[in-house]
Amino acid sequence: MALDGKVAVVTGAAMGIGKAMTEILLQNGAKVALLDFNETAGKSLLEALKKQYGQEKTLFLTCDIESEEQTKAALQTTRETFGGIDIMCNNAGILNESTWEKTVSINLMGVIRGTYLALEHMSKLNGGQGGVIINTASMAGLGPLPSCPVYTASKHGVVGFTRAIAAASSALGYGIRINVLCPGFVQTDLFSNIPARLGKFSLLADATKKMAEKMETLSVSEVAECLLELVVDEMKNGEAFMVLPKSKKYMTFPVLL
Ligand SMILES: NC(=O)c1ccc[n+]([C@@H]2O[C@H](COP(=O)([O-])OP(=O)(O)OC[C@H]3O[C@@H](n4cnc5c(N)ncnc54)[C@H](O)[C@@H]3O)[C@@H](O)[C@H]2O)c1
Ligand SMILES: CCCCC[C@H](O)/C=C/C=C\C=C\C=C\[C@@H](O)[C@@H](O)CCCC(=O)O
Repeated sequence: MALDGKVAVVTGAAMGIGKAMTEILLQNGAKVALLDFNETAGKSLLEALKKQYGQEKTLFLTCDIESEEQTKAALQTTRETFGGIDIMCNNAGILNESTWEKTVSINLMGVIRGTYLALEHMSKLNGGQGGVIINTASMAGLGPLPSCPVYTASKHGVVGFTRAIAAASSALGYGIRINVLCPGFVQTDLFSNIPARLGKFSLLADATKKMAEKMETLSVSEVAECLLELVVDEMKNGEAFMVLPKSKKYMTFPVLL
């Protein structure tokens, strides 16, 4: 997929990985709607991006992806402003084992919501043009992180959901490729104040930090480059793309039948 003139939506776009995703999509010619519930950070980033890429390439919409109404409205506004949606990046997520229901609500239910609402706009069965959806999971979506079992569950859910809906899209002819990004540790706000985020598992913070030192941390730009690979490669559907500082790997999964 060439990105010139394409329209992308990025959730959790105001900071971290989502901000880097937004920037690489703009650098490659796409228009981008930034969705985030942090209005201050979002509006500040929007002003900077408008200066760098022009007034017509970006849009910021305050949106909590836990809200069906807000997410639905944000996608509708994006379509009305830019003429359609070609790329949906369901990236917003949190890490907090104390507020575990919210972790599931945002990380898994928010990704499902963003995927289903994007399908309504993009599916060829609905008169759409097709396109690509990229969901952000984590390496914790491929293997357990003992210090954050609910975060692990939410990310395993994102991997499983993405692989299943990608197969459904192919079988039903949606014309939409759907893939999942599984980064290792990335230097962002989410990966700070770790003990406070682990709740009853905070005693495992040191073990996790040691794991992160061993695995080394990624920059947000490295993750964004892998997002771009999944967006532009028309052959990629149903892929789980594991990204580490020194290796990138398309995961294979056991065939059960
Ligand atoms: N940082 C890491 O080590 C790492 C590794 C692998 C995967 N991830 C995943 O990458 C994604 C982005 O994380 P990050 O590290 O950039 O975190 P971050 O905290 O730096 O940025 C997350 C962004 O999402 C927004 N957000 C959170 N909840 C939201 C909601 N309900 N509605 C709208 N916006 C919301 C925040 O305001 C923030 O701008 C998350 O899904 C995270 O689980 C992070
Ligand atoms: C507390 C920080 C959480 C950061 C979350 C973010 O999504 C980053 C995740 C990065 C790496 C996850 C690694 C998961 C590894 C598992 O596959 C497994 O190998 C861990 C085994 C742990 C152990 O028993 O030593």
